[in-house]
Amino acid sequence: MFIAGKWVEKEDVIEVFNPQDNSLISTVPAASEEDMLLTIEGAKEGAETAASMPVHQRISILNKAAAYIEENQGEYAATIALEGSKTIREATSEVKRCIQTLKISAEEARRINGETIPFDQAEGSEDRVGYYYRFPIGIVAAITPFNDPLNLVAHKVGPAIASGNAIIVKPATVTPLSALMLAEAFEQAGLPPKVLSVITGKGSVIGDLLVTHPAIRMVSFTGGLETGEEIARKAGLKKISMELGSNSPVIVLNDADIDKAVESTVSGAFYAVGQNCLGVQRVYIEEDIYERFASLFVDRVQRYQVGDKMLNTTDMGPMINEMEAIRVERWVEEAIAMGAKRLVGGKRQGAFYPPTVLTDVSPDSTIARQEIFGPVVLLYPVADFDSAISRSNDVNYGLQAGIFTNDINKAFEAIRKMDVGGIMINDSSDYRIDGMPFGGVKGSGLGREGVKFTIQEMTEPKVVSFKLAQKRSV
Ligand SMILES: NC(=O)c1ccc[n+]([C@@H]2O[C@H](COP(=O)([O-])OP(=O)(O)OC[C@H]3O[C@@H](n4cnc5c(N)ncnc54)[C@H](O)[C@@H]3O)[C@@H](O)[C@H]2O)c1
Ligand SMILES: O=C[C@H](O)CS(=O)(=O)O
Repeated sequence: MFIAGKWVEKEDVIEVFNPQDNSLISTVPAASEEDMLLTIEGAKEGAETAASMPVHQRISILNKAAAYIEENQGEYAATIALEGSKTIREATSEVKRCIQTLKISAEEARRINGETIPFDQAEGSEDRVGYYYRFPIGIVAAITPFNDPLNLVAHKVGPAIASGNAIIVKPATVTPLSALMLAEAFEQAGLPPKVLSVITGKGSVIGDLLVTHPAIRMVSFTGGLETGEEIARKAGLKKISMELGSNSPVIVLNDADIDKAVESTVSGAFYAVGQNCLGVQRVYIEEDIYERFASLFVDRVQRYQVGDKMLNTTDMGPMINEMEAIRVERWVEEAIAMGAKRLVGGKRQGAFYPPTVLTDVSPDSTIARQEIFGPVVLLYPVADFDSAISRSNDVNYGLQAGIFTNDINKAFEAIRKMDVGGIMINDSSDYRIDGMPFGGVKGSGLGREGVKFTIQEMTEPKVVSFKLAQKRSV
């Protein structure tokens, strides 16, 4: 782990396994509370250093880190694929997204502006001039999930450095290697010591100290709803950013381009083995095209290549571990016991769970109400547009949604009525670029990421007023 400006090894380690065959890839230190205290003390110095870095230096470091990753993108992609459950193709895409995230962070570093304030809008303040500017909050605690182990860390580290903050990253216990490689890129780029720390360990062991320490001014969390709620309760009076779970719906109306709708929703459902916060979980299809859609959908899923995640021809590899695959298997079996039909699927093999399509799923089943975060999608025929919208909204999540239609009025009605943080017209919910505002409502989180928006969260306005010796004449 990279803490307080040094690479630290420890006897007490956490083993990092390849989910595909349970082979040991590497070990990382299991940080103790003492290590966390040392890291936070170092970050105090790092915060002073970060805040005093001129913007041109921040820009240079961010671009150099992006360039380093670009030069070594094969290794970065292989690490994501090996420690996680993405295919090498998906991992390569994530590396390219990370490079973009850092380059956008460099661009946004020069746009952290304030404004002059016309104090004389208030009687009695005719003798004042001034402005407000945005200042860095100090130390950010970043806690990140397993499924995008590089780019979602970059989405916190890039904006933190761009805005002059120090940041302590606690990556997912099962996929820490990519975050450590991000620290390597910043070390190579010349980031001063103690601005960035990556501390490896179990969230349940070192997480509480990190989120509750008074020196931590913001907790930037990406992960599951339950963990997010626990952290929010413990964090106390400090900024929190919560990028949480989802249960994303897609609506397909009878005027849609059905072939595009099938291709997009299949990809959206099974990308990253469905371990994707934007993954398509529910598809509501107007009744008169339902049979045709379901038939084309099943056919496309049956052509999905499941296998060795390191092969370029593979569409889908294993889940992150066998426990998660067993959970998904249990939820599917419960839905079937409650009357659901399995149109496509099969038996679990270790951490491999086949792409599965269910219909007639009871809305009261776990798999319909909770976040699947696995390779399962539910198809529902609906009588009309209104019921599609009301059923789409009827869960405790609201990250992103999709709707396929050529009716502009229905598109705008969906934009108004769907209770989400993002809606994609003629695309599935699984769409994001790194510069757009990103986040959700209800159980999907608090606040927005997306570089410029993260910078806003990681800075505060400070008002400056000059009281003049005499009233201004103009
Ligand atoms: N909205 C988004 O942008 C987004 C993006 C990716 C993933 N996610 C969500 O993340 C979840 C999957 O990721 P996961 O399984 O890694 O999530 P998780 O909640 O299990 O873990 C997330 C992080 O929290 C840490 N953690 C766990 N308990 C903790 C505690 N008590 N204190 C401090 N830290 C603790 C973990 O070690 C990990 O680093 C899904 O719900 C998915 O929707 C959301
Ligand atoms: O898992 C959720 C991710 O934030 C989606 S993306 O990889 O950033 O598009």
